[in-house]
Amino acid sequence: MSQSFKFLLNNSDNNENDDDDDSRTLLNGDSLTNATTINYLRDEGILEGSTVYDGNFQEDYAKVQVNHNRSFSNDQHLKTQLSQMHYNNNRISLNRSIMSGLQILNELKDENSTRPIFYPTNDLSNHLLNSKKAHLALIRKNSIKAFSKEIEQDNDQGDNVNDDDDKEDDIDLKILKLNLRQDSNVELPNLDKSAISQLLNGRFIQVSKHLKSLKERIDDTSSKILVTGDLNSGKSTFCNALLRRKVLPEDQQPCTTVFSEVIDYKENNSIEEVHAVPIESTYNIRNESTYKIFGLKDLEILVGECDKYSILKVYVNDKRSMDQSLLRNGIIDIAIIDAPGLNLDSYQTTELFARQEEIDLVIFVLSAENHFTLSGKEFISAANNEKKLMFFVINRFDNIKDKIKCQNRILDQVQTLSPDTHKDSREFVHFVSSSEIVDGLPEDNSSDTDNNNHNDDDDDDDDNNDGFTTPDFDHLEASLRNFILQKRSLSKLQPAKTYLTKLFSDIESLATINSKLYQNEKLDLETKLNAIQPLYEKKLVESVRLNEKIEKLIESTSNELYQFTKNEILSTLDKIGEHPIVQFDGILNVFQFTVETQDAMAEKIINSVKISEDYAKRVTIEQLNRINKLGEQSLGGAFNNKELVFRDDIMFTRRRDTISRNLNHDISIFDYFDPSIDGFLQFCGLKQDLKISKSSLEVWKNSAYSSVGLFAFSKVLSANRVIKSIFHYGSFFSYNTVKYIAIPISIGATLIGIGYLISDIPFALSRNLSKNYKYQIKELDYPHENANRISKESNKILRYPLKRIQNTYQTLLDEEVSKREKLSNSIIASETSLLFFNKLLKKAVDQKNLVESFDLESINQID
Ligand SMILES: Nc1nc2c(ncn2[C@@H]2O[C@H](COP(=O)(O)OP(=O)(O)OP(=O)(O)O)[C@@H](O)[C@H]2O)c(=O)[nH]1
Repeated sequence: MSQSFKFLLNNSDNNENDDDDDSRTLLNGDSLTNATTINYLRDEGILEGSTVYDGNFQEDYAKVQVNHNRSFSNDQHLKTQLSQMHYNNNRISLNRSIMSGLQILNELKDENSTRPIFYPTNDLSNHLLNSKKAHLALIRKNSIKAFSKEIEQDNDQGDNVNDDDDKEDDIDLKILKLNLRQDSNVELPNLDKSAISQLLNGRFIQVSKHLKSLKERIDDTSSKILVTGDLNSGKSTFCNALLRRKVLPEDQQPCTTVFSEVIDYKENNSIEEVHAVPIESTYNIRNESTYKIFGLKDLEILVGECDKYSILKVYVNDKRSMDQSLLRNGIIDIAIIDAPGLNLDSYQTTELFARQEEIDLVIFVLSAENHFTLSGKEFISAANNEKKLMFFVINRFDNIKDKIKCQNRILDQVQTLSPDTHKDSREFVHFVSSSEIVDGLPEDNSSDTDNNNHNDDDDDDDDNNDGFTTPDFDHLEASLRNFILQKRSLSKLQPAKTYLTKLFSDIESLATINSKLYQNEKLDLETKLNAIQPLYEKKLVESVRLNEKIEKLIESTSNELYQFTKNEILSTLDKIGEHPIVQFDGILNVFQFTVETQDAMAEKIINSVKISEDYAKRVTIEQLNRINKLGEQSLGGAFNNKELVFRDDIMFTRRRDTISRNLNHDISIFDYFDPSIDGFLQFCGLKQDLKISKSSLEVWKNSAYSSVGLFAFSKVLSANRVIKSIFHYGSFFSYNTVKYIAIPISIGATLIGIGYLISDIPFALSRNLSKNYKYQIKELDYPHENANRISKESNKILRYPLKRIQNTYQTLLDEEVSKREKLSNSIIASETSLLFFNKLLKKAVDQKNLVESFDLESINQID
């Protein structure tokens, strides 16, 4: 016992004399600075002023001023005070945890909407227990469990690599368990991620609602007891036995189909009556339009009118003394709800499931002759989520011959269904005979209007009717009173604590499994990203190298074609003037010869371009194939060049003969003459021109003979002889001789010159024309233009496959980049989720530990 507590007790002892003072008890002491007043309100069952109690017990103990109007002893009083403080302390702490639970659920809902939370679906316990298929589901679940055990055994003999994974998924959620609708033909494992995520969000909303109702329940000063069980198990009889009045109708046939909530008549201005609340109406005692008023004797009919009423509020006067009556216990308001039989029909059963959320204590009534039915088990299983402790009343025990055997059988079943209850079965499992209590009571007629008002508390003790009782029933009542009134902290707050513990435990499980999942996912994604990075870089380097290689190839091809074309044109230009390229048919046809020579020369030049183009075509095709091969080698199947059909026939289709139009073809007389010593000497036969071909000689002869004729030729020959004679007979030279031969020599020389000039016309014209064209063509930059054109066209063609290769590489690189981006984004998302679940895990564990640390029982053990 703490020092403060002793101090309080001492003080209370010292103030024994004040005990008779009903108004208030003041605890004096030096330490009572800043003392505040706390009033105990019997009707509220709380300490006024202590609802905001938020922490330090020891300080607050010293500040307590107690006001009560009951005749408790100081010790009892203090015990009640401490119990109440302890209760409020726990209540406030639970309230805070409920708020944290709501906040966590909201966060989970948001996370689930953004990134669906992983929910383990291989647990067959997800089947709705309260469903038509529940029996089948249970059988399947059990058979699967048995099957899993067999597999586990097999695995134990082999390797156990996946053991951890199996354990991870093998989580048994209690509160966050997903239930499919009863009429649904789909099984949870068959649903896709988004459907499960939606279901989960729905569950978060339901649980949030439940948490709010839990909060309301623990803030509510009254306690609600639900009496439930199978049809005809004697629930109504048991309620009547508790009240020691035949208030609720009993029948051998199932008769209760409407919930009957039995409340102390003081709540209704001390008038005994029934307020029947129509379906869809929300009950408000102050608003008579929300219910219909009946007398207690009408209950016989009303309990069967489930199509009209959702609940019957039954206000009764329990005339027994406060230490015997449950309803009038002098501490808190209690309502006893008699529920329809569990296996009545699905609507009532569902209602019952929903209703159990708003009650504090469940009393499950089982007929001793029967076993727990499936509906009963389903209900207990659902209630277990928050009611760690519930009362089991095994009724009609008088009908049992072998009582020990029956007790053992039922206790065994309780152990499986509610282990915590079984641990303290003496307190929570009772074998009674309600009819034995009720049978001794007179028929109830206290609902007569004459007897309705019992306002005076002082009358209570006079009118009390404690009725017949049995030790078993006595013990049951004592346990009930102890649990509800003395261990109120336990009965009222335990459901919230159990629910919160299970909820935080579920959140912990979900957070753990998701955290592991995202951790693995993150590692997996990072491995993938790391593997992608070098591949990307390799591809990038590959693409750059291939690009460079092909670029070089294209450039060198272009250069080669440029040089080839330029050389071809220039060498053609060089050659075309070397000798006549058309036949010279004499001086008379000189004009025709001129035109033909011009055309032939232009043709030769154009032909040189054509030769270059043909060459360029061949080279381009070769290089094209080479580039395609390089692309295939590097890119494999990804490189698709099938669509690119190369048509060499349309290559260089641009007109090339524009050159003849651009050249100046004007001819002057001088173009026909181009005398030279060599030419003359050759003409004279003094020098052999090795370059002159036979055909040239032919041309030369034709032109000479046709122009000058034989005369000139003979003269030339005689002149030849004269010259030779001069050299031979030098002694005969004299003035007269010279005079005599000068004239004919001059004439001969002239004639020879003329002959030479005429004979040289085709050569001179060719030379002059070629010089002229060469000059013009160079001026027009024709070789460069064509070389440029051809090389550029080839360059352009070769760039198509290069472009294709570049595009293919780009696509591959883009794919890698987008993969990388996707992976990076997924990693960020995984990290975010991982962070979220790690934080959530910490919060859930902290909250779970906190809630588990709430000690709801210790104050009851003080004495
Ligand atoms: N022998 C014996 N009969 C009992 C006992 N308790 C109830 N009965 C009888 O069992 C029958 C059903 O009792 P009820 O109290 O109407 O049962 P119930 O569970 O409220 O029935 P419904 O709610 O209508 O399903 C009545 O005939 C009672 O007399 C008991 O302890 N012993």
